Amino acid sequence: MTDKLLRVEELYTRFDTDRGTVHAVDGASFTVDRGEIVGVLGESGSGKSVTARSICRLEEPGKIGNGTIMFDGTDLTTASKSTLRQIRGNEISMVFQDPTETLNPVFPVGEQIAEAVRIHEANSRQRLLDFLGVPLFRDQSAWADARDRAVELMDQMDIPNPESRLSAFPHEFSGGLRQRAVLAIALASDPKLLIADEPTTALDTTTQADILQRLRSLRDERDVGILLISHDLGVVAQTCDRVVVLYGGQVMEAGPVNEVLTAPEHPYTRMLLECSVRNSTPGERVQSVSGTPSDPIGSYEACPFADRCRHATTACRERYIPTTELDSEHRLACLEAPLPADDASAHRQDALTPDGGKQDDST
Ligand SMILES: Nc1ncnc2c1ncn2[C@@H]1O[C@H](COP(=O)(O)OP(=O)(O)OP(=O)(O)O)[C@@H](O)[C@H]1O
Ligand code: NI
Repeated sequence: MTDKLLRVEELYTRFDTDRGTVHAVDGASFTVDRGEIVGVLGESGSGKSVTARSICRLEEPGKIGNGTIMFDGTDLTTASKSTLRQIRGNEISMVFQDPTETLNPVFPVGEQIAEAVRIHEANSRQRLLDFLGVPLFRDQSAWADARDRAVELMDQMDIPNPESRLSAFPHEFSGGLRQRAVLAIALASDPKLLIADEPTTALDTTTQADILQRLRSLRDERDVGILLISHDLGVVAQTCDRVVVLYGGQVMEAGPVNEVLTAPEHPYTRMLLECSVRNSTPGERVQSVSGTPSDPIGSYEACPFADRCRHATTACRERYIPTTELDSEHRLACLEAPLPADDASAHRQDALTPDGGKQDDST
């Protein structure tokens, strides 16, 4: 059996704050393989971004307390700073929701992409030269090559007229084009793993669909493994092969998208699905998920979802919930599963948002 590209096992990341310790990631385990897109789905505050940052070892001021992050044979939790630097920006690239986290407003976009190409090439050349004991010298043609490669990358990301856009500045790009440029930078190093944290959240639906399509072609054409962080069930359903449903920093349910999102077994996944269906009904008032995520202060020696779940029993609040495997791919952490199949509404109706209780359901 070949090992997975990324294997996160029992990961704990916490923040020590004035209010106490925030257990942002609380024992999460999942994998991402080459050529697959794995979604991390959950409401705001469920620990998605901290999980993503922890994998890149950018968790500060958080601290990884326990767990392993095996990436292509290296445990990133114990790797040296220089190994991490080497892996980040070469083998692992990250894309954030906000392109301004990546793009510098005072340099032309094309130059920034070319720079990413050059850094990557200098890195691989430097490794060879280090090995041979020869110092790196700059050759003139390197820049021209990097520019050519930048044009190519922009073209691959469907940025129209890349040649003429090379010298344009970020503010001259639309939001969608900026995010494409960020993807081009992320791909300049030919990464094995791409971590994308809500990459399309700020974009309109058409642009969003285009970018998600780009991610799928990266998976298919370059065999890249992709971890796609999203709070949007539709995005995950459209794009991912497998999904990890996160709540309170714990994996509630994980498995193939077509199983988990069509026949969810965990009350939390069912609730997400139900809210998503409701929110997309035309004319109906958009309603947020009932209840609010519990305060992640204090580690969960219980199910983090128990207070919002109408199936919860005393046992759910008293002990750590073990993970059960429905089959080799599909697993969940719920003491009450299997739930009745026709029980569409898994969450407590009385836990609705303040004005939600006054809703008239008779229409
Ligand atoms: N620097 C920090 N200091 C203290 N707590 C933090 C810090 N960063 C994140 N947290 C906490 O960790 C928990 C998980 O946050 P995270 O950003 O991972 O959520 P998320 O699932 O990405 O949410 P969103 O969808 O809003 O981006 C939250 O309770 C958050 O308040
Ligand atoms: Ni986030």
